[in-house]
Amino acid sequence: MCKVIAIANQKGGVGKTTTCVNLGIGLAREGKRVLLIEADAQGSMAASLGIQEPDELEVTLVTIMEKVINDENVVPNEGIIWHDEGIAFIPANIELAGLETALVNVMSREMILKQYLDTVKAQYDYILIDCMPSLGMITINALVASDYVLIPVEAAYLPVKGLQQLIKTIGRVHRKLNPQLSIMGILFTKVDRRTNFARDIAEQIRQVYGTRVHIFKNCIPLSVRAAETTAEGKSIYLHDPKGVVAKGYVCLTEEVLAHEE
Ligand SMILES: Nc1ncnc2c1ncn2[C@@H]1O[C@H](COP(=O)(O)OP(=O)(O)OP(=O)(O)O)[C@@H](O)[C@H]1O
Ligand SMILES: [Mg+2]
Repeated sequence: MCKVIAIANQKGGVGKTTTCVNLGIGLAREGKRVLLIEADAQGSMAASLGIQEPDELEVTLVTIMEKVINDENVVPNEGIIWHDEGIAFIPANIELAGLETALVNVMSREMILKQYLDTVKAQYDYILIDCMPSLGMITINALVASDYVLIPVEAAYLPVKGLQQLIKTIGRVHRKLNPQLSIMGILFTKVDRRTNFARDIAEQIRQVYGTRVHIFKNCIPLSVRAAETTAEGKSIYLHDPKGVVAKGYVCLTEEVLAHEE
């Protein structure tokens, strides 16, 4: 059965997009059928997958969501782009910001993305949703459409307050809109292995949440190699196959594959 995973944290720049792309391609390298959805008006996922000017794209997630809102049929494979590392993706661009505002007046506005994903789920083993750095209506749509949330946390500062707000929002979506939803885990990203920040923060999170929130065993190290991939349109597995970040995402992929419901 298809697992839908939202990659979310309202804090910006924590590695959501990098994780979405490299976990997605990691899963595809293990033979899984993977669709990545960009739920972010910045278009950074599209850019990291090789689209030079996301804002010039004519068909994006917005086209699809608007069709769902207007009860029009989405043509099979409409808006889906194939990346040569074996994944399918639906990009987004600046127009998504306009749609977010327009959703206010839409009936069942939290369910639009879910309604679409329910029609394509059968074709994939994993659908990963790259969320934007906010907890607005598009992120709520992503949480309503998902089975799990993966939370990247940058291990360089104390994130507990922001995390509380995110975990509260996930709890509310779980109670009111999507009883299926659970937190798959917190992933530490950009970990500078010369410091103990990751260990200290993990300890803090454990003190607040105990065993209720899983922390992935494997962390993603800080490396300029990860930052370089964004400009290249390919994954870390091709850009720096022997590096620590590629190794980090291979281990994360294994943990996600091993995850039981
Ligand atoms: N492990 C890493 N080491 C060093 N730099 C990284 C690492 N992972 C991501 N980066 C860089 O950090 C920046 C932010 O990463 P990314 O875009 O994945 O974060 P994000 O959470 O999606 O941001 P936003 O909230 O804006 O969507 C990018 O420039 C990216 O290349
Ligand atoms: Mg991003």
